[in-house]
Amino acid sequence: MAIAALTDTERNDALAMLPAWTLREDGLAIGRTLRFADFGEAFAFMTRVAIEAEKADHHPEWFNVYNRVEITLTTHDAGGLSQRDVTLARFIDAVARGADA
Ligand SMILES: C[C@H](O)[C@H](O)[C@H]1CNC2=NC(N)=NC(=O)C2=N1
Repeated sequence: MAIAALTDTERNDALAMLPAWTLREDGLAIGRTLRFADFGEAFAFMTRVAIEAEKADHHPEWFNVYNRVEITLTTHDAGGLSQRDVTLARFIDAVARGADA
């Protein structure tokens, strides 16, 4: 399904609302690393995000080791960042609440 990539202005405005996220050097993805109390907390978080990702048909790239979850958001169908990444990032921020690594 085709979806438009954000313009530079849209991307910068979105990032201003997502201070926990880092723009990847190529500008095509954003990332955030989270650290939880233990694996159970990390996996509970991942489960909540997975359910939301399925609902939205928009899925994170992520890597988990024990209590750490590294997340990359990009839209393959847009070849870069789209509004779907911004929406998922905001959901993740709400679920993660201060679990920054
Ligand atoms: C067929 C299916 O709708 C697409 O492949 C969806 C699934 N999840 C997706 N997730 C992400 N991150 N980017 C996409 O472009 C994407 N496309």
